[in-house]
Amino acid sequence: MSRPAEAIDFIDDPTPLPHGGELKDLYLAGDAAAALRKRSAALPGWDLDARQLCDLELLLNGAFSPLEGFLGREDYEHVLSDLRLADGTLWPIPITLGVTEAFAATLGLGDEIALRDNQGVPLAVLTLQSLYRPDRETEARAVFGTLDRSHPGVADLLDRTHPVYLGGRLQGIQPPAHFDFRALRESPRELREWLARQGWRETVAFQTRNPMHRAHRELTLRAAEQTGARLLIQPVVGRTKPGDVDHFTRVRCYQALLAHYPKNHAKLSLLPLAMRMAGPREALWHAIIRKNYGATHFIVGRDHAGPGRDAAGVPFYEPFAAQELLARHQDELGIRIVPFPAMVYAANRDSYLPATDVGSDDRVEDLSGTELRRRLQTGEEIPAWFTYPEIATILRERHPAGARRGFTLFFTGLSGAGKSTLAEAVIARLLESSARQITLLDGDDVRKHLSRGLGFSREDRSANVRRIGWVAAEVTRHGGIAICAPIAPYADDRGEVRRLVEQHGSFVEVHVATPIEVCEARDRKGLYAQARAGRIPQFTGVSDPYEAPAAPELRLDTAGTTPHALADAVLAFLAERGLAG
Ligand SMILES: Nc1ncnc2c1ncn2[C@@H]1O[C@H](COP(=O)(O)OS(=O)(=O)O)[C@@H](OP(=O)(O)O)[C@H]1O
Ligand SMILES: Nc1ncnc2c1ncn2[C@@H]1O[C@H](COP(=O)(O)OP(=O)(O)O)[C@@H](O)[C@H]1O
Repeated sequence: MSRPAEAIDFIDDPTPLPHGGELKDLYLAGDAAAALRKRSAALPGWDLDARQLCDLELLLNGAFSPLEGFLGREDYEHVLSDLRLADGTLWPIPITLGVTEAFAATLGLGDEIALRDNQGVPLAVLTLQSLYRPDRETEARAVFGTLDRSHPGVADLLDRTHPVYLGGRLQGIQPPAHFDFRALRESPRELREWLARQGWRETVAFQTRNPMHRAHRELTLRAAEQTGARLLIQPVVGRTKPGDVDHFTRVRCYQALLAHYPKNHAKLSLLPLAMRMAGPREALWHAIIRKNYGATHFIVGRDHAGPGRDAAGVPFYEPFAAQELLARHQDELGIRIVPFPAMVYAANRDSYLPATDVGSDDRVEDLSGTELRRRLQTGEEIPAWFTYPEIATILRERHPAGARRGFTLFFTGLSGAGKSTLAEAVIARLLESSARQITLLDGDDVRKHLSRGLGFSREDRSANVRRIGWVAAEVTRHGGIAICAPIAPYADDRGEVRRLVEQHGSFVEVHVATPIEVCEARDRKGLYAQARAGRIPQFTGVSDPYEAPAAPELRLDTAGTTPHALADAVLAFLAERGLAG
């Protein structure tokens, strides 16, 4: 190509400038990085949690341009109140580094802090320019619009974020290590270079945290057609909503889906972002990030980055609030927003169309995420109009149905309620008809090995129950059945066990709700008599609390019902859920 043509190409290049005008690259070059690594060993060190690690990676590689570090107080306050940094640049999500009071107490402004991964490897050094104690409720209201802890971003902020924020510039030593899908992990600079090499002048980016099915293919193809752009599928593989399909499985699905696009029209690249599920604010952030990666257009669909509904069944965000917010900022965003209605399947046409184009004669079919999960669990058919067979196979392998699917049956109740007896009866019945692997984690027995040395204080009971939960989650993950029978008196601990297990399979909580008078009358081990006489302190139900489950999958009272009949009830429930034959 001759020189003048090149010059014209350059002037014509529609690739947007990075946000703020310049792509940040906060990594030091070779020798300087090596020197800083050496020096960092003597600096105070902070071990980053999973969210902070994702944020650091995208700060260092420029995906969060124009940021040059974690936000100081002034920027933070502006982001909360007007979606801007202190200098007026649009920026909707606070990128903060929360640390403990104890760690903060060792620091002074101007100090350097080594930021390390979970193996203790130093990745960057932060020069402390701002140390502040945020009001996290104000932050939750501003960013998420709610204090409802059923919003995962709110729960993370209020319950799992440390109280002191450190702000300051970063100097990068090395990127966080990734061992998976390395060929699909481009930095903004690498992706910009790739797009330029391919001659992809216009690129429309698609964000997702879910497996992609036919509706997504139709939507992305239409968006590409409408804009005359090539397609960048850029799924989030950092942290998404708890309970989402893991990213390994999703990436296999995306790879399979790529074969269904016209050749050289779609590119898959992974984004190690920690999502906040902040709806409209998050959509704005996603658009800015995609601009930094060199995309010219960004697809915003229905309920973008929304966490669904609150406990009362009300959506956290209006379905099109994200599109509206982005439209308001379109001019200064520098990346074109491509709003899209939901795509739906019209069976009479055997094709997908935007929900807004559905006519009164159309017979629309839908399969929700919940319904898909149910079908995977039961092994029921997943229709070909919904997804491609390769993708259905990948999902089935990951979420085996029926007898190949792990689950945890968790009995909770007072001492003497009948937990162990019922657990034994259920195990015997399960083994009558299948060769499944079953692990029993009974209260008394666990305390002889896994929880040896623990007593009955609140902390010790918590530790005991969470250890049981940890093992149960592992058993579930491996496709086995864990049957647990501790007292587990605290709702918090049971909730944590549920959270651990549900990452891998079903959790069935059975409240063995035998009244205390009946347990006490049984008093098989003579413990109630001793507790009443004051010889056993902190005895559950007598001198220690039992928080009855509010919404267990099953509640059974053993008084007046035989263990056989109770086991029948449990097995019937498992059969109904597709967990046992
Ligand atoms: N203070 C006190 N409170 C309650 N229970 C007591 C206590 N001291 C000893 N035991 C015996 O320990 C069994 C309960 O242990 P768990 O591990 O199930 O309890 S917990 O879940 O950690 O609360 C429980 O067994 P089960 O009767 O099988 O439930 C009791 O036999
Ligand atoms: N359904 C039931 N009907 C009558 N007695 C029962 C029943 N289930 C358990 N029991 C009796 O109650 C006592 C306590 O049962 P156990 O299973 O050891 O309770 P936990 O494990 O909850 O402490 C035992 O003597 C047991 O035989």
